[in-house]
Amino acid sequence: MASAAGKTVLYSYWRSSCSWRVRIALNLKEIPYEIKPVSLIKAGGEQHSNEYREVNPMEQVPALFIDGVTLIESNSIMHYLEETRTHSRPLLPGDIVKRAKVREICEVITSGIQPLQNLVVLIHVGEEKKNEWAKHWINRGFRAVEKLLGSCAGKYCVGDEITLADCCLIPQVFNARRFHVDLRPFPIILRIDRELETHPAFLAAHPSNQPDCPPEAHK
Ligand SMILES: O=C(O)/C=C\C(=O)CC(=O)CC(=O)O
Repeated sequence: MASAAGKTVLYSYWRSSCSWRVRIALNLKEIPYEIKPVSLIKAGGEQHSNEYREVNPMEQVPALFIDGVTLIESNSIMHYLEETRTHSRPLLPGDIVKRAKVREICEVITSGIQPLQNLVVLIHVGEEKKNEWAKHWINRGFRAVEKLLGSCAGKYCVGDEITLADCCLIPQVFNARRFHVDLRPFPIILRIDRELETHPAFLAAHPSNQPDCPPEAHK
């Protein structure tokens, strides 16, 4: 759908897993968008500026300007894309139980894992403890995700079609590696990650392919 209300703009940070989820969904839905980088680290974080607080009062990325409105929170943004772009590839299954399973995995990751290892939390936990802290919560959450996937995964998280659950899982696997989580106890998670690492929509959304990725962080 061409937006009469101007270009679609994603406020994003290259290695923010929440921005990354939305980039994948936009790519899968083939929605053209511009990236407006928000540095979470420059000068204490551009997300805390007065200007950006007007965009997102939570002072976080992502935010998406689309169809003349600004939306925040990756889950609600992804659902908006799904509900408005009905002619492009569906990211929720038709089957009601499978839909519930997709939402379950999304929520475990977006409420039960990522917020515990988010930048504001790690700053609060402190430099000395932050890596151990992030590792602990990702490990705990991944044990649940692996168990859930045991009964609903096919080629991807839920069955054989890519869904919003995959948009959430892949960025979280990147964070797990960043905090040196041993992924060997999670063979289903690892298999899905391998399956999707070369998918064009996932590849284009990868942190190392973002305009604000620092040169030293390129793969
Ligand atoms: O160290 C930095 O570069 C700053 C921030 C991030 O990576 C993003 C996060 O806060 C965690 C996340 O997206 O899960």
